[in-house]
Amino acid sequence: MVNIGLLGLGTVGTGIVQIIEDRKNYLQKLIGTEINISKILIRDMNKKRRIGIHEDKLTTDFSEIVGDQDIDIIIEVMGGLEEAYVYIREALNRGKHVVTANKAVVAKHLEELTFLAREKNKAFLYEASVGGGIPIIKQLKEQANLNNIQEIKGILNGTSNFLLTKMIEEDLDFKEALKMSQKLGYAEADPTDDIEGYDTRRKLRILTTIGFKDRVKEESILCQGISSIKTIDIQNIKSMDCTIKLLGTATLKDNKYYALVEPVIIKKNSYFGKVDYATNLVSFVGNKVGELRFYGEGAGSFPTANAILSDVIDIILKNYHKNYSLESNDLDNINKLFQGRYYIRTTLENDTKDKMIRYINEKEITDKLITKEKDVAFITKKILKKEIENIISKFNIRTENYFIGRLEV
Ligand SMILES: NC(=O)C1=CN([C@@H]2O[C@H](COP(=O)(O)OP(=O)(O)OC[C@H]3O[C@@H](n4cnc5c(N)ncnc54)[C@H](OP(=O)(O)O)[C@@H]3O)[C@@H](O)[C@H]2O)C=CC1
Ligand SMILES: N[C@@H](CC=O)C(=O)O
Repeated sequence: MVNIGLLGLGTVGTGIVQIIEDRKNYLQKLIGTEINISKILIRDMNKKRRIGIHEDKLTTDFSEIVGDQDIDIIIEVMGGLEEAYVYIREALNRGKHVVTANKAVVAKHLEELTFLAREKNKAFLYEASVGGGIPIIKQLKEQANLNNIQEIKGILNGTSNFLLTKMIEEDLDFKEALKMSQKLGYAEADPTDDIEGYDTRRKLRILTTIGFKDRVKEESILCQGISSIKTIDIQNIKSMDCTIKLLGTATLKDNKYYALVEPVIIKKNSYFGKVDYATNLVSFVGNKVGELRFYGEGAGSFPTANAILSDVIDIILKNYHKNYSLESNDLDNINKLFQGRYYIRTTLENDTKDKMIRYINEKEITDKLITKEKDVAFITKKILKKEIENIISKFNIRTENYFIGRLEV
């Protein structure tokens, strides 16, 4: 019997218990032994659970799990940063394999935890931390051994994609759509991470570190979210026969790379434009294999639990990558030089609005201006992203009073 200590019994933890229950007999035949969740860490003993669990299995004391000699694998699906990190580190130190869905922890401590696991000859696997149910990490590790990875691109956050799709396709308002995604279990405990792009940035940091073989830090990725998008933006985007997606994009050429998270306006019938609701699409380009695309449910109970259990089975069957590179190749980050055509909408009082219009006309930044009462929207020529920051700071525009999307059309 393989005993598992499960940290967390929320959206993902519950899915894990259910899949193991559903597939019990099949898995037993496949791996020749039973997978048993022997203990589960939770916060609140009195909480009503979606599934029936024997009370004896539940604990609020992590030491009961990590100190249990019979537990071989610890699955961390409790979320948060500090406590989860401390528990994962302790589990590895005590000789347990660890599987996690926690992108916050993986993004912050990927190298340290991977090297600790190697030192202890244990696995530290995190397939579920990027792309929910999509098997991307394993593939990328494999392909990065055979290829120079030149580009990684993805719709990597289910919540924001769900939100944008609801706004575009069903004319729903931002707050309403966010509530729905929280109810469906896609959003993080604090949805700021989803809508401000931080979750996408963490996932891109993980993918680029593996793919580009460099320690790409979260701070090296420019990040802009979707929280200030308004109905007027949706109308403008639709009038261009386009849709909008929060994309993470990184390209590497001659040891120089860009890495950005930003809303991108694309044609509805393009490959990324067709990815709707909580689905994710991740693509990467290798110099030998060309472009590979991975599409599927990017969040939610079963898809994420599925990715966790793929890692668990790989551990049991000793079928996981141990020696993929996490080197530091000292690549140059050239985000400052990034150029693009941008859609910019500002909502300003008349005085500032007029001054800004004069400024962008003088500087010949735009050839298309759309004004509607306080809202001024324009499409820039190809400019440095930095120039947009200059406009925002020159006119002291508050975060909630502008929205920016890059055009990829
Ligand atoms: N939801 C999704 O679609 C996806 C989530 N993830 C990641 O998976 C992880 C879990 O997400 P999700 O299942 O949605 O989270 P939930 O908030 O639904 O569940 C968290 C669970 O962990 C328990 N928990 C939280 N903090 C503690 C603590 N300090 N001590 C003991 N138990 C604790 C909670 O206990 P209690 O029930 O008693 O409150 C709860 O059972 C996160 O890292 C998330 O980023 C990754 C991909 C997709
Ligand atoms: N909140 C995340 C959950 C999965 O990683 C998302 O919406 O993608």
